[in-house]
Amino acid sequence: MTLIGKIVDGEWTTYQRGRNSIPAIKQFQLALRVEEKLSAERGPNNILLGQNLSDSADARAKLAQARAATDQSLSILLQAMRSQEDLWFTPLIANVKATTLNLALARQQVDLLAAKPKSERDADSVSVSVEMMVATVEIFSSTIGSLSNRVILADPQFHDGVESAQLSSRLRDIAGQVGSTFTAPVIAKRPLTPQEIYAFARLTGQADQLYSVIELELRSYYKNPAFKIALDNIRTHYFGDGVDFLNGLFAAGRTSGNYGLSSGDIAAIYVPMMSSIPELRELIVAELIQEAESRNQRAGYFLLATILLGIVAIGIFVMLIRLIRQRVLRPILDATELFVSFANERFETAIPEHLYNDEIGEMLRAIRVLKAHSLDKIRLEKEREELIKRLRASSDTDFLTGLLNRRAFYAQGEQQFGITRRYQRQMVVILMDVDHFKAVNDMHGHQAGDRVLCDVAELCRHERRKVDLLARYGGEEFLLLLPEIDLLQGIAVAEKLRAAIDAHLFQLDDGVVLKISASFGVASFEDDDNLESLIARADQKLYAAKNAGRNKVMPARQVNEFVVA
Ligand SMILES: Nc1nc2c(ncn2[C@@H]2O[C@H](COP(=O)(O)OP(=O)(O)OP(=O)(O)O)[C@@H](O)[C@H]2O)c(=O)[nH]1
Repeated sequence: MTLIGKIVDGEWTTYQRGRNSIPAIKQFQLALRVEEKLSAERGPNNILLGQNLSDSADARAKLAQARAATDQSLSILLQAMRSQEDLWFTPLIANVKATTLNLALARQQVDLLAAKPKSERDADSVSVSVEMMVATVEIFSSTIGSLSNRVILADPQFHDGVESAQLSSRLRDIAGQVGSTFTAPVIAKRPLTPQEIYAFARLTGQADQLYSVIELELRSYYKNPAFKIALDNIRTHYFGDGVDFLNGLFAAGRTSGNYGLSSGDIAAIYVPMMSSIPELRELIVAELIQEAESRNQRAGYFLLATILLGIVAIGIFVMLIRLIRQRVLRPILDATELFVSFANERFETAIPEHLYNDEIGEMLRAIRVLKAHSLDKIRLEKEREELIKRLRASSDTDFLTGLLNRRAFYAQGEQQFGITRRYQRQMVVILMDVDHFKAVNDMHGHQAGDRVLCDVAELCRHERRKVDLLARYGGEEFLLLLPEIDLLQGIAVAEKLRAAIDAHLFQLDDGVVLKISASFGVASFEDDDNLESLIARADQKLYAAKNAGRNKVMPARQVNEFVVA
């Protein structure tokens, strides 16, 4: 995203540069035209100052034309700068105004001289009028400099073109100044002064230098044949014919001062020889505008293409993110949730279907296998627990009656007994034995005996409370441990059970109905008892009950001489 942003930003900057550089080049062009007009105005000035008052009408008309052209170019430039409404132009507008003011003063000087008869126009005054015009161009040069910088700032690639256009304009001005060197001497028909000789040498030297720099700056433009032609024209018409003409004047100025030509003649011959210079300048500027426009257009296309590509790239990126979310992240999150659910033994969450045969699909298949294994494992664990429970129950239980066996009775009875002793509570033990059971076996078979034992166990179960422990103590012997009751209550329980067995009709498989009885020994907890001693006392009383004739309840202590049955 950042990369796309940077690329679009770069293209936008290039596009903006192009947009800014086109008006900047056009303003620069307007300023160059002003400079050309300012330089060109010196020609008609020189012609007029070389004319007699009587035949100067034509020269005046030409000067008025040149001045109008200068004024028009200045006003077009001012208008262009003002229309920008940009404070950056404020000093430039001020400079144009200063140029205009100076130009007015220079023109005033020319007009003053031109109003005098030719014989009264002294050479110094003519030189001053030429210098004032030259100074006007100098003043204006800062506007050209600023506008050229503006173009280069807008797009540094235009540096060489801008500089060569500026130098061409300067070359035109210098060439004009070389010609103007002869205005005063020609009008006065005198040889050149040492200052004029020096000025001529200096200015022609400058013109040579400027031209070689222009050629260098324009090397990247050589591929355009129009440039080659324009440069050749300058070399032929200006540096060839023009310089030859100047050298002829200079030779006359160094010797006789007899130039054989008026200043008007000189201007008429020399000015066309310079015209190839502004032609080159216009060509350069036109090329700059064309280049800026095509570059701007290209930048616009690039910008558009970059934005479109950026949108496509963002679209692809978003689609990829969504695809990754949908095909990778979402399944991984789902898988994580599934793992958490499985870890908490919640298996109801459905495993999502994955449409693709990829790594995520593999993972979901593995989760499905894991779920099946986990469910199997849990089922096996449950079965195992169930089995353990059943095994424990069977090891604690008498296989025939389902009551506690003797071992289990002691394990649980010790616990119960411990509580009774610790908290000094009450407890009763009833030991019961079926009377003459051997006879049942003997008469009806062992299976019938088993049946009787099961019925007796059921009757005991019926009588006991939840807290009571009931166990098969031996073959036909049953034991009841009754917490929280006293001896009297225990006797009542035993009696109730005795009566129930006595009243019960034992139905055998072969249809025989039996009546049997049982004898009971009852003992209650005493301070120095342990479980064995308590049971032993109940056993003694059972023995006593047997001896007393069976089907009896015999308590360990005398309870108001209570003997039951
Ligand atoms: N059917 C059956 N008989 C058993 C079982 N356990 C012990 N017996 C029998 O129970 C009988 C107990 O007989 P005895 O100890 O002589 O006592 P009794 O016949 O009940 O006589 P008294 O106790 O004196 O009234 C024996 O014949 C044992 O074989 C059993 O699980 N099933």
